[in-house]
Amino acid sequence: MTSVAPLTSLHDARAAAIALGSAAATAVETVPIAEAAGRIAAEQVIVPIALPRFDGSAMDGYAVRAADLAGATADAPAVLRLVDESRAGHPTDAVLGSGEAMRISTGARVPAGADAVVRVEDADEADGVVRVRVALASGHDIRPAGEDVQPGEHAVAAGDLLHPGRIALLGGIGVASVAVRRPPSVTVVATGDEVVVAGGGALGAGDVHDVNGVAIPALLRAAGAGEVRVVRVGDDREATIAAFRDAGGDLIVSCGGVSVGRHDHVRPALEALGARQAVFGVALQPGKPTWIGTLAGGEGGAAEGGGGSARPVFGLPGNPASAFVTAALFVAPALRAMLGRPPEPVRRGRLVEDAPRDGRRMRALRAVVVLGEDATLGVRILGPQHSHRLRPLADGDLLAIVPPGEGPLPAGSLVELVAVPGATSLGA
Ligand SMILES: Nc1nc2c(c(=O)[nH]1)N[C@H]1C(S)=C(S)[C@@H](COP(=O)(O)OP(=O)(O)OC[C@H]3O[C@@H](n4cnc5c(N)ncnc54)[C@H](O)[C@@H]3O)O[C@H]1N2
Ligand code: MOO
Repeated sequence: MTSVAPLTSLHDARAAAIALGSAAATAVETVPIAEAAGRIAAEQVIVPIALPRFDGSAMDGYAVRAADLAGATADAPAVLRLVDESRAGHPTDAVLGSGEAMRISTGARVPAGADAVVRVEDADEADGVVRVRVALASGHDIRPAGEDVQPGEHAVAAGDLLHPGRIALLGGIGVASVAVRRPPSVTVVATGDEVVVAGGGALGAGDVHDVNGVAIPALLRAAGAGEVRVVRVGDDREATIAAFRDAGGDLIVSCGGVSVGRHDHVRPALEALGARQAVFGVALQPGKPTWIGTLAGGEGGAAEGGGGSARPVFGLPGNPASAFVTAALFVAPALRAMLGRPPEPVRRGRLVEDAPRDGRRMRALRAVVVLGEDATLGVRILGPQHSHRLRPLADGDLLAIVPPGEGPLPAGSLVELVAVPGATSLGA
């Protein structure tokens, strides 16, 4: 960068990305609960009914009065008269009297008058008589009504990921459909004359296989993007302008061509199209020449009216590690915001080895969680980490944020950790 403009801090650049994402939140749509897994709830859902709905049996056996079993043992069983049956889905209106037992199945409503359930294994039934070999406390093997959830509690909050466990709760409380955010669609513009798609023929002398055009869509999908279209464009001003002008979707991400070289056309192209710049240049390694802003157009956007809404644009540096890291640090939080999700919570880990530092820029280092001393979880930085290297991307699954300073940051220091979407250490 020849620009003398001061670099934006990582914190401020992330805040700008999140603000642009929030302003471009996607529309709310309603989907059947059976299709809602993996979507993001757009509205809070309140629990309408108590669960369990009724006092029910936790076991197959006999509904009884606990007082009738006082002192019962295998040698001196309590002898009860068998009356009626309560089956799951077929409750009885009969009231259990003193000295009586009623067959009951798991999930069946406990009849009035009963206050415990004896498991079949603890009783013998013959000729209309049930002999119970155990004494039980009142409430034994009964699931009380309302012990799980109560009306008025929240089931899910706006912004919650509808993972299978939340689908379970929504199913149980009888929710048929749920309001979710439409996943943002993305156009990825991958630049560079030298970039050749794998399978697209032999590489020329100075060519490289396309990394960003496959890795960035993968990362963005894992971060919640919907349809991701990839457009490849050579180092040509007019072609770059056309690629941005024609880019559909709610969000645009370019990779490469954003620096200060004679063949870097991303910023001039965005300028020619009237894009608004929020950030150019971040005090970050890798990722210094990152451009963040907005471009009018597209079919989606905040009001979902299309045509003219300001869509977030991220001009990521072309070096594969730089594109990857900046996608995780800036684009993923913007996507979260577009989906109405709160920012990821700040998490920290303790370095198990010294970490390299930069004198002036924050570093975002590819790292893994490892077992440290005393079997506590620690963070190990993978090295060496130049911006063209793919090995640390392949072996790492989170980013460790290391502030600038002289000399290495010593082992034992706490560092902020940022999840890499799709990798498992810190979850999504
Ligand atoms: N004079 C200066 N030169 C550079 C500066 C600077 O400040 N002054 N910054 C450097 C930094 S830091 C970075 S990062 C890069 C970013 O440059 P660009 O975003 O313009 O990226 P390109 O020049 O297009 O490509 C850089 C590098 O990445 C490879 N690349 C690009 N796209 C792909 C792809 N899809 N798959 C695989 N590899 C790709 C490309 O071949 C280059 O090797 O600028 C520095 N220069
Ligand atoms: O900032 Mo660049 O992203 O170092 O390689």
